[in-house]
Amino acid sequence: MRRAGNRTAELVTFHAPPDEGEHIAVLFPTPDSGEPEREPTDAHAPLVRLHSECLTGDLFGSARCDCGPQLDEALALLARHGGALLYLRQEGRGIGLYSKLDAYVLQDAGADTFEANRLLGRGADERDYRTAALMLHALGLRRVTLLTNNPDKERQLRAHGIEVTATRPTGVHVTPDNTAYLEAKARGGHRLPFGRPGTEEPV
Ligand SMILES: Nc1nc2c(ncn2[C@@H]2O[C@H](COP(=O)(O)OP(=O)(O)OP(=O)(O)O)[C@@H](O)[C@H]2O)c(=O)[nH]1
Ligand SMILES: [Zn+2]
Repeated sequence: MRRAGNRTAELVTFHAPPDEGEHIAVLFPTPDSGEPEREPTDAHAPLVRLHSECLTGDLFGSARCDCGPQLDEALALLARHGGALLYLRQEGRGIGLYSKLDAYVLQDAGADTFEANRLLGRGADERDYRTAALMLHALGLRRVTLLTNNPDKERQLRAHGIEVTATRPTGVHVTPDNTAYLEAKARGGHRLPFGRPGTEEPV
């Protein structure tokens, strides 16, 4: 593992992860106690965000998804409370950038995000969080508060020996352009206030 630090956060790279991805961890120091902004958090279960790469959303600000606003939100929270962001090279829920762009073409013809993957002969969500769990073990982060709406992340981390003491939901970054995408995520099991009786209105 190599480390390249700066004044506020530290980037950590990992040698030979099982999936051969160039994943990174961004470590944020825990603020001094007594800082006015700090909320009470479990010091033994720091805030952790597993962020799956989305070139179009994270870098180019695509309005089709909520990845960019989720990344900004996670970085702001971590800067305030301390913790770690794992930036996982799982573009397109694991199918890669080119296939995700092919999926977008199918979505423009009417398929939802999961159907489009299946029409391409791929799984609806091919992400595996074993490498993420290994990264957390290597960082000594075996107890975490997970920032996510995705129960699969929580389930898989637990299966790989990470104690998820709590999950903290991300905000719901809804726009006219990503509503169908968020509705599909809710149908796929994400904890989002769409498509359930009494929770039709996004929060
Ligand atoms: N295949 C495919 N992948 C997409 C699409 N839109 C976004 N993604 C990818 O989805 C991943 C983000 O996953 P999401 O399902 O949005 O969110 P999540 O990480 O499972 O859940 P949270 O932790 O709650 O944010 C990124 O890798 C994006 O590149 C799409 O239409 N098709
Ligand atoms: Zn995205």
